[in-house]
Amino acid sequence: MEKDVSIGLLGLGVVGSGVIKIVEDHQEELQHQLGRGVKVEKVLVRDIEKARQIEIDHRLLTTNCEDVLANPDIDVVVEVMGGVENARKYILEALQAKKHVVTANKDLIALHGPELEETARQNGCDLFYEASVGGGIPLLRGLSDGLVSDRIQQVMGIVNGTTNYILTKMAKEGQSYEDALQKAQELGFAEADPTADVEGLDAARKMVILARLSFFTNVELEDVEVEGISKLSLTDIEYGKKLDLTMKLIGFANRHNNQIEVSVQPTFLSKSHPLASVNDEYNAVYVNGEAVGETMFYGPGAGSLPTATAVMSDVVEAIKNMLLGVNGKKFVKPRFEKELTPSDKRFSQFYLRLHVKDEIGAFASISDLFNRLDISFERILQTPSEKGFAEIIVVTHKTSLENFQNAMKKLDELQVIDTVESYFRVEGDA
Ligand SMILES: NC(=O)C1=CN([C@@H]2O[C@H](COP(=O)(O)OP(=O)(O)OC[C@H]3O[C@@H](n4cnc5c(N)ncnc54)[C@H](OP(=O)(O)O)[C@@H]3O)[C@@H](O)[C@H]2O)C=CC1
Ligand SMILES: N[C@@H](CC=O)C(=O)O
Repeated sequence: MEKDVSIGLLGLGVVGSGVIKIVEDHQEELQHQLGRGVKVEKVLVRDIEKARQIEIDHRLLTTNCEDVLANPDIDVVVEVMGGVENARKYILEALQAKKHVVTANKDLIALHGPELEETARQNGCDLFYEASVGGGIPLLRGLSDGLVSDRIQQVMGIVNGTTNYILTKMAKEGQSYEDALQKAQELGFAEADPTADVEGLDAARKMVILARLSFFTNVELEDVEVEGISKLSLTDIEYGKKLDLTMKLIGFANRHNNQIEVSVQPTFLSKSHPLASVNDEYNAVYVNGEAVGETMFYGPGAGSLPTATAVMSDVVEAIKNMLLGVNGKKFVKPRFEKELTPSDKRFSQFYLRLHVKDEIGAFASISDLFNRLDISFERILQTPSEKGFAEIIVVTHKTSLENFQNAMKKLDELQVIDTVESYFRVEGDA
């Protein structure tokens, strides 16, 4: 009987508890795959006395990181504590001590991925982070193994479970933004500070990771245009329904002739778009490759056991590599200089809601202005005038972002417009 492989955990929250549960409940599967068991040797926490979601032998818990990082029995360190600075320090220490590292920490990988990968390479160690994007969906492995021979042109998807949960509850059950967010926190989907979820930063970090893996370019967080959902109004969601459009927070990573665009923005999808029916905490990511065509990855994007499944898939890969003696070989090697797509080469449809003073005169002025800029309307909604004010909602045909932004500047000069209430990107059928 071979000796069990020992792993050490940094963190025992939502994801860490899931890892413990899978190690306990799926020992037969692990034995079958590896020819030996996996055992948890030590777990770093902040507070040993805290009530836990799982039962655990308290002798495994420690508040001293060296009990994991300098423990000679531990071969694989699993970082599921979150945050950036401590996590970075501990992972560097683990790699320098020749331990393989698995992390679910997208904040850290988006900010310091290249540095950590280089340290892992120099030390002949694996550094895997499947759980950092798409929760339980085997997405990174899909890109880096399954589609490895292809040239990826577009990655577009729902990569944040919390915001998708909130938008689903608002649209389908009329729940308020605040109630839906609170429930997402209770269910363990949201980050410790949910601002990162609702302001789109969590999705932006994931898009950085996806863009690096897909385009072999050193995309940084500051290259991503980010807008979250915290200022969305139910009014737009309701108008969207009338126009057969569904609101989702979408991450885009597009490549045109080696220029790339990476963004995260609330987007109206036509009802027939496959991403429009992805609900609750589920994530789905479209990947369009030159040879493979369109593929879609779908599954639970957050939560204890789904995320822990992705973590454990990395643990198993690191152990298999150990048994074969081939750790430290799998990294993202940048190939292309980064060049961002200018706004005159970025095309989409747009939804625009305006509060106007004089319904009839306003519509004539708006359509005249848009016509002059060569922007035509696909759909128009007008609400009846109330106390001299009305709302006009239009969905444009495809136009460049530059052209649309010009139109927005010029709209401000029209006397008949009271306020530009909102505008969003619109994506039609996939
Ligand atoms: N929740 C989810 O669905 C998903 C989470 N992730 C990522 O996984 C990671 C973990 O998330 P999650 O499990 O939700 O986080 P939690 O907040 O639930 O758990 C964090 C754990 O780490 C411990 N911890 C935090 N900081 C320290 C520190 N400085 N020293 C020692 N222990 C520390 C905490 O200890 P104590 O319990 O004592 O307070 C806690 O056990 C994050 O990077 C997150 O972004 C990725 C995908 C999905
Ligand atoms: N807060 C994140 C958790 C997983 O990455 C999300 O909601 O997607």
